[in-house]
Amino acid sequence: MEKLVSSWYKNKSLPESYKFPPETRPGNLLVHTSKTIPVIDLVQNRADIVRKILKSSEEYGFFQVVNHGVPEDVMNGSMDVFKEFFEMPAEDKAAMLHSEDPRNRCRLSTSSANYAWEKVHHWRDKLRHPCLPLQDCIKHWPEKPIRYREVVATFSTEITKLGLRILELVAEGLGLESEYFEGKLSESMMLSVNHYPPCPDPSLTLGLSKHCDPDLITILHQGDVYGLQVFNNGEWIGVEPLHNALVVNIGNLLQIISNDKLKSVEHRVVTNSRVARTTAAFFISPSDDSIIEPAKPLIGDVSVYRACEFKEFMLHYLPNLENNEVVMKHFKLQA
Ligand SMILES: O=C(O)CCC(=O)C(=O)O
Ligand SMILES: [Fe+2]
Repeated sequence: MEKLVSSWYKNKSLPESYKFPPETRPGNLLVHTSKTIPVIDLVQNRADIVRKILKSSEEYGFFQVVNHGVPEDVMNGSMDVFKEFFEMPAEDKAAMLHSEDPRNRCRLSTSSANYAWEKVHHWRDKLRHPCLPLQDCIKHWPEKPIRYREVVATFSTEITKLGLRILELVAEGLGLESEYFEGKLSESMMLSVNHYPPCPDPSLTLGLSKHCDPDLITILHQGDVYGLQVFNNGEWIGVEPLHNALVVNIGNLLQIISNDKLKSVEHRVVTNSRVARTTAAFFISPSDDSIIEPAKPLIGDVSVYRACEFKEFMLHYLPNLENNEVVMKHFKLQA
């Protein structure tokens, strides 16, 4: 089993296996700071919120929300336990590294899901576990730090509520019934806690290479350290960390259901040499057997995509995750 970056990175130079080829490495880390994704205040006139969410989802595939209702102490408390988790001694974390039990659905890993066959490794460690239904999942969550289960359960319950609220606003904006995404379509929520230690050469490597998320929406708490970049109009733009804001992005499945009206946009993570960056991404997804297809009222003259089960989507997504065009083309009706 591969070793976590956080257990060996200190006083090391960047290993060859982490150096991306020139065309995909970030190189110059300066990106447009004048351009960034929209920030939407969720306490304002509902029609304005809906309009802004739709516009941002069409143009950027991304937006940030403020006044979102998730209490500040819950957000901060969770970030503290996530950081504490990655600061624990390697032995404490190792217990979770080698689980042979497929039902042990809490996984600690490094780089991407493709570590064994990827050409270049990513400067990232990741703790991943499902969050719904909470009562079934929580017993598989880390037992250390001792506050982990209690604090993360509260955070996850708040994010579930916010996610459903955002999906309801999206449904309204698309002209679908408000409950369109309720039930099986949003039954599952996976949490990825990403940890990007300080990196000896951020210009040569990535914390996470470009990808789209294979879900409906992702809600990300990116903390106070910069690193997330979004591809927009042929260039990378940085997502400014705003205290207490949450970043929301449209996943591949919402692009399909909206018949290409909303965009699932490629994003990546750059590292820095000064401080560790810890982020929490909640992926809201359907049950495995849910049918994913353009919503009937949005088809008009042309359905861009064929119907597929979510598990079929995932089977095709995983081996192609760095090439979103290939992923989406497989489900398109016209080549
Ligand atoms: O850590 C971040 O800023 C983004 C993480 C992300 O894109 C992902 O986990 O899919
Ligand atoms: Fe992502």
